[in-house]
Amino acid sequence: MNELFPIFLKLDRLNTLVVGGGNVALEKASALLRNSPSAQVTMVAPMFRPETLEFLNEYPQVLVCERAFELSDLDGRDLVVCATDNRELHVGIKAACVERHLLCNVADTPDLCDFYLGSIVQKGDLKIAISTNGKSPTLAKRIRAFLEDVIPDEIQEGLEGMEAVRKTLKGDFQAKIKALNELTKDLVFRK
Ligand SMILES: C[C@@]1(CC(=O)O)C2=NC(=C\c3[nH]c(c(CCC(=O)O)c3CC(=O)O)Cc3[nH]c(c(CC(=O)O)c3CCC(=O)O)/C=C3\N/C(=C\2)[C@@H](CCC(=O)O)[C@]3(C)CC(=O)O)/[C@H]1CCC(=O)O
Ligand SMILES: NC(=O)c1ccc[n+]([C@@H]2O[C@H](COP(=O)([O-])OP(=O)(O)OC[C@H]3O[C@@H](n4cnc5c(N)ncnc54)[C@H](O)[C@@H]3O)[C@@H](O)[C@H]2O)c1
Repeated sequence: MNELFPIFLKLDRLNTLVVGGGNVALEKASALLRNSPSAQVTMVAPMFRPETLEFLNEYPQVLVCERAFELSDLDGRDLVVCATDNRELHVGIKAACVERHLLCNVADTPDLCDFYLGSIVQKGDLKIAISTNGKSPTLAKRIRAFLEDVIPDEIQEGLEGMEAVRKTLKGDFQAKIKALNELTKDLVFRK
């Protein structure tokens, strides 16, 4: 059984630290920023690869610190993602996060993670997060591609229509639920 609890975070209101500036850091920063383009992110590393810096050009709010990690980098953070090539550093940061009650993801290292990044399907306002419980990120990626393919782009029109109807519905809560269930009966799985 997959016991992970999925939530959808408002990263523009949180303060996220990414430790590292190389390939894996780019992967994780891009997962954060493609999903949440206004995410408040700070990245710290003595070396940033050109690809990472080029990607970050699109996100001027991201703070880039070109130096080694310091414990004070954890001050004021809500989330921490470690993505360096130094396992001992990751173990130390994880311990410091535990002391501070900070949630920490150590890229590609399940035993040090408080949370995993998911594989994300996006169609307009619809977002689906996939987890394989860490069993196979590659299979998660395949399932993402499959869902991206089968979910029609028109789903956004359906969502917008439902939002409009939802705002106009009067009556008690149960009556609203009944009306909304009726309206959506054929929306997703048309036969
Ligand atoms: C979903 C996604 C999100 C993201 O990172 O954005 C993600 N990994 C992605 C891709 C990917 N990662 C890896 C490969 C190479 C092939 C392979 O190993 O399969 C590929 C595929 C590729 O790149 O093509 C390597 C890898 N990853 C982990 C380990 C360690 C281990 O398993 O022990 C190793 C071995 C490292 C090594 O060999 O040393 C661990 C984790 N990776 C997770 C998330 C978490 C579990 C998610 C879940 O429950 O499925 C977890 C537990 C922690 C975390 O990192 O958060 C993203 C898909 C994006 C998309 O949709 O395209
Ligand atoms: N690249 C991949 O796709 C991949 C796949 C599997 C495993 N790995 C493993 O993941 C690790 C990272 O790989 P990578 O390709 O991102 O490496 P990389 O060389 O591109 O990046 C390493 C980053 O860690 C930073 N770093 C080192 N010490 C630091 C410190 N004290 N404080 C802050 N940052 C520090 C470096 O400045 C650099 O930005 C490696 O151990 C690698 O073997 C990578």
